[in-house]
Parts: sequence; C-alpha cells; structure tokens
Amino acid sequence: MVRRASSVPHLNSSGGSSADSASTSGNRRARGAAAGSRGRKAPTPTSTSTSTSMSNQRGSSGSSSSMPRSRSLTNGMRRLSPQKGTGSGGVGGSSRNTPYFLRSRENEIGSADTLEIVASKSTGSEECSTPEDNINVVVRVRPLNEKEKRDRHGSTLTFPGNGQVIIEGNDVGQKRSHNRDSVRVFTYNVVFEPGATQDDILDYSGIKRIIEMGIEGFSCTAFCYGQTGSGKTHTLTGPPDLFVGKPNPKDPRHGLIFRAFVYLFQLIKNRKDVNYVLKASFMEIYNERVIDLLNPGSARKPLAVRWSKKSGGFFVENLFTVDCEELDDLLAVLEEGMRNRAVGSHAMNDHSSRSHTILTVHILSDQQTDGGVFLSKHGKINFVDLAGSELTKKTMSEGKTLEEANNINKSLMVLGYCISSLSDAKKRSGHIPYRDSQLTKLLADSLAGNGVTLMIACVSPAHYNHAETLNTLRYASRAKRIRTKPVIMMDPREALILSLKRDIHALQMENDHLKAALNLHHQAASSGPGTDNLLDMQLERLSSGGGAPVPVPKVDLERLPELDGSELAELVKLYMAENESLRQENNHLFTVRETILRDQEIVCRENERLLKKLEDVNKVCVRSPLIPARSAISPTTGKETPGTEIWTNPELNGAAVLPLEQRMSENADRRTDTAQKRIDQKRIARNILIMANAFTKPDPDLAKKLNTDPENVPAQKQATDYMPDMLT
Ligand SMILES: Nc1ncnc2c1ncn2[C@@H]1O[C@H](COP(=O)(O)OP(=O)(O)OP(=O)(O)O)[C@@H](O)[C@H]1O
Repeated sequence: MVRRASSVPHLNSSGGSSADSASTSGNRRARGAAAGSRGRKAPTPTSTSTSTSMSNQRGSSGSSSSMPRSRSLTNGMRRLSPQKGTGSGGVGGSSRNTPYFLRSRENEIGSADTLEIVASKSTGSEECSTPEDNINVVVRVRPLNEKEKRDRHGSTLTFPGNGQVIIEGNDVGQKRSHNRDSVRVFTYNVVFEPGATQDDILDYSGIKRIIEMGIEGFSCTAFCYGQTGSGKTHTLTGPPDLFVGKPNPKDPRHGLIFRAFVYLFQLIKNRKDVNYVLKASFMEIYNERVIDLLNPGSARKPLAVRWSKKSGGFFVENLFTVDCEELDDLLAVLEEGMRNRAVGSHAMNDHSSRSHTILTVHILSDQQTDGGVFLSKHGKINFVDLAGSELTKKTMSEGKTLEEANNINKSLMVLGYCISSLSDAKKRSGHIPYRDSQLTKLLADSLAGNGVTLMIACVSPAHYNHAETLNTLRYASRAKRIRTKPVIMMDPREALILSLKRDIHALQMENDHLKAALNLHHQAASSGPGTDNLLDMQLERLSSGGGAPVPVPKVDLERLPELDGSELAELVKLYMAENESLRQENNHLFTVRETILRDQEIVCRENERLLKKLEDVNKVCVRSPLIPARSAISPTTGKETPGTEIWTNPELNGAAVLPLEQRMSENADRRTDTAQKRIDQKRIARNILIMANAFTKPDPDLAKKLNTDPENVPAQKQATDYMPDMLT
C-alpha cells in the first residue's frame, strides 16, 4: 500500500482502512484477470499483430473513493493525473497537504511554461516545495523475502506518512536504539510500502504523467535505482518467471512497463485528431558494452555510443528500432529484450540483472492545427532498469559475476557523481562526468537536459541491508534536488509562427516569380498587336484590389519566450493576416497564369499549323526544278549539289537586293514574340504566293515532241493551276 498523509498507521488520508485498501487491491487484481489477451510474435520492423484488450483492465477504478490516496504526489503529478487523487476528497485531502497553484495559461498544455509550478512551503519537507522539481522521486520498499523472514531479519524502515520514510540506526543484533542521531528521516514524492501492488505503482508513481508528457513531445525517463535484490526489475517488469515461455497478459504481476504500454495505447486511441507513430528499441549496457537486445546477434557485438551534434546528446549507433503499430508489438519488444538480456545468479538474487537495460519508446506525432499547419513532435519514454549495486562480499561474486559486479558498481558510482554534482547548486554549472561511463552518457539528457524524469528508488527493509538502503535513500534524496528544464520538442506557438513564416516566404517567392513572369509577358504583349485584354484586366485588378500585405514586425525567434500571451497572439494574428493577403494575391496570379498558359497554347497550335504548311511548301519546292528547298540531286552524278539546300526566291533573282542594314532595321526594334510571329507568318504567306506564281508546270506535249522525260522539259509559266493550302 502507499503510505500517505495520515497519522493513523495503514490508513490513507481519505479515511479508508487497511482492509479497504486490501479489498481494493483484490478487486483490481480481479479486474486485471478479466482482461483479454492475444498471442504476440517476435518484433520485426514490419511486425503487426492484433492488440490486446488490456486497455479496459483498469476500468473505472480511477476515482474510487476507496482507493488509497497519496498525500505526497507531486503537484505536477496531480495536475496530469486528475483521475487519481485530485479533488476535494483526493490525494491532498489532508489538511497538511501542500497548497499549490499553476502559473500557466490555458490551452498551453505541453509547453514548457505549464510545467512551472509554484508550490508554497510544504509542512512535509523542503524538497517538496522546490519549484520546477522535475526529477520526481518515489521510493518502493519491497517486502521481506522468505529467507529474510526465516532468518528473522527485522525491518529497518518505518513509515510515518507524508511521503516520509524513517531509517533506524545501524545497530543490527543489538537492542534497537532510537537515538535521534542515528535515526534519519527522508521525504519523497511518494513512498510505497511493502504491501503496495504493481497497480499502485502505475497509479501513484507519476508514470502516467511521464507517459502523457511523452505523448506531448517531451523526452521522459523512468528509472529504477537500488541495491541488488531490492526489486527494481520486479517493479519495472514483474517477477522473472513472467517471461518464461509465453507471457500471460492477464497476469496481475506485470510490472510498470507493461502497464505503461497499455496506458499509452489507451491515450493514443483517444486522440483521434493526432497521427501517432510508435517505435521502440531495447538495449543493455553490459560490462560497458552496449548490446542491442532486439538484434544481439550470436556474437553480441557491441554498438558504438556517439555524440550527435544535431541533437546535442549521445546516441547508440545502428540500434535496431521496431515500428509498433499495436500494443502487442510493444509487448513483443519487451518480451524479446527480457529474453536476451544478461541475467546471473548470486547469493542475494537468483535472477540478478547483470546489465543496465534501456527500453525506449519513441512517440512521433503529427497534428493539424486550426490554421491547417501540421505540427510534428517527437516525444520519447525511456524505461531504465539499472543493475543493482552490490557488496561483492555479500553477494559472494567471483569470476565472471565479479567482473560484472565491478563494472556495475563503477558505472553506478559515476551515476552517483553526476547526481551529486547536479544536485549541488554550486557544482551544477561545472563539469559533470557524463563521459565516464556509457550509462551516464545515455542518461545525461534524462538527468539534466530537457527531459522529465521519474526515479523509483527500490530498497530492502531488512536490517542486514541497512547500509545499502541508507545509501539508496541518500541518492534518491539528492536526485530530488536535481532540476531539469523540460521542453517540448516543438512548442506549438513557435511551430505555428515558424510554419506561418515559412508559408509566407514560400508565397512571397512564388509571388515574385509569377510577377517577374507576368512582367515579361506584359511588356512583350504591349508591344505587339492585340495585347491581351484579359491579362491587363487581371494585372490591374491585382494591383488595385490585392492590397499590400499587412506589415509584420520582425521578431527575433529567441525572444519569443519573453513575449507575453497577448503579444504572441497579436503576432500570430498579423502573420495570419499577411498570409491571407498573400494567398489572395497568389490566387489572382494563378488566374493570370492560367490565361497566359491558354495564350501560349493557342500560339503553339498556330506554330504547329504553320510548320505543317511549311512542310507542304517544301514538298512543292522539291517537285519544282527551279526552287529546290532541299539539296538538289545532280542528274549526272546522282549526288547532292553543294549549296542548293539554300532556297532563293526566284522572283528576287536579279532584282535589287536591299542593303543589309535596311534589312536588319526590320528587326532593330525589339519585337515581341507574337509580333515577330505575325511578321513571319505574313512573310511565309507572301513567299508561298510568290512561289505559287513562280510555279511552272512541265509541258507534256513538248516533252513528247522532244521525246524526253517531262521533268527535263523547260517549264511554262503557270499562275493558278497549283495553289498551296495556305493561300486557298
Ligand atoms: N515488491 C515486491 N513484491 C514481491 N516480491 C518482490 C518485490 N520486489 C522484489 N521482489 C522479489 O525479490 C527478488 C529480487 O527482485 P529483483 O530481481 O526485482 O531485484 P533487482 O533489484 O532487480 O535485483 P538486481 O539488481 O540484482 O537485478 C525477486 O524474486 C522479486 O520477485
């Protein structure tokens, strides 16, 4: 059960009893057992399979008054998990609860400033009141195991409520001392007592908030930290036998990852207005080597961890990423990774994780805004199961297990340094040793970047683990002081403004291009006969009716966050107005362009017709011995006569030829295409007429008389017998 604000042991602040809580858990288990299941297959990039119906598993448990309530849920958690623990009788129902308010505007869910929560001083602890406290830390205390019970290990922890946990002095084997110096009190967002169920972790750890924020485009991480055998893997994935053979989706022992996936799909299905694409990867860091758990290969070849300039973070090169269309695909990723990860056995845990595992779900979303602009976001959720720190004397590790333990401890130590530096205001701006281990490289963004992080510190209550438990509680407490600055991958307002600006730019370019084209055409058309009236009208309309685009003040994008809501709204309005006027202008230009295209088509058709006529003329010329339009074949040699392909007007033979300048003066003024075409047309027609007049039909009578081929007989003048089509 979850320990919350109440002075009565085992009772939550909403007035329920332990019996209430127990029965609620029982009911929830029954609901879980009622959920449906489907078969799953191993993940492949194209894997598709049917989904489970686990989404209904939780039914209407959300607001049940008999549900355990937590006083210590963070403000952010309460805000984003309204179905649990909000309202007057909810979590914070206790009078000692932290009053809070949100410094945010409406409609801004997902933008960074909605996360800015201002909490007043809590009566519980100082940490609780820290604003922008984005590393949420919860503690889960596992129950004593059979061996510990047999060995009569007592509990070193007590739970006074208010998210507090008290660890007694380390006086194992002696009469317990309640010396105040040796007793330590730690306060966290939530403390899960040994009786807490897997369902409780989903509902009260804040994981729902993490998922919601992942969907909104944030980079989120949930990680379990603690000594070996403290219940990290149990919390995240459930007991080890769950993944032996075919897992039963109805099993109530399923861990946080399974439940988070179900919740994620539930949320996604409800968002009909957004297109989501989910991808998942699963890796482990084993002895400082990164292994792809979805594609380990027989040699378990390690992958390189590299720095990406673009994203400003580390990434694993060539990591296998699986598209997950259905819940089953995600579950298959989980199962496959669980089967491939390194597990070993030692004196403290039969199924000890020998590596740190990171399962990442990428959530790519595309949403169309009111202005028709598409917003793309890339959120992600990392589930990190850290290997447990171990005292090798206690775990009796040797050989391979010892080497693994050393690597695990070393990387956890680096993680500890990073956490401790980040939690210290003075050291935070200094060097943080992320590069000292693969784990911290890959967790850097979650610890201090723009992400939202949930740390689940797992501890054992047994006396003989006192030192490790104290250590974990200390680290968890430090982690609580780390502040991150979560930012959405794409701020909707910024995205809108950027996209409007892009639209405007594109429209302006198109506009300029069309104007330039029109200008040319306009000039050309105006010099030739029959200037296009429609075009003129369109241009006139454009210049008079289009109106100048609304002037928009230049704004430095980096200063956008400094502008307040009304200024931003004004800016967006101006951009939209400018966009609209450009759009109108563009429409006019398109109409004009259509007209031009029509004109062009007419001219093309005319050209084709003329070409055909020319062809006809050529045919006529070929048949005429006087005006060869092609190379003449010499009757004697049968070869082409050089130079005869140049057609000369027989009418002009011998006539006074105009001087070159005079002939050129015809073209001296820059004629438009249309005008030039008209002139050409007339010239061709004139020439055809001349040719037709000059055309001479061979005299067959004379040929007979000369007893020769009619083609070789001198031609007679023939004026009208043969007329080309064009002139008829
Ligand atoms: N909350 C719990 N309720 C019941 N059993 C638990 C709980 N937490 C842990 N256990 C049991 O304790 C044992 C050790 O847990 P687990 O393997 O999860 O520890 P761990 O922290 O992941 O250890 P390691 O770091 O060695 O991998 C397991 O058998 C697990 O089922």
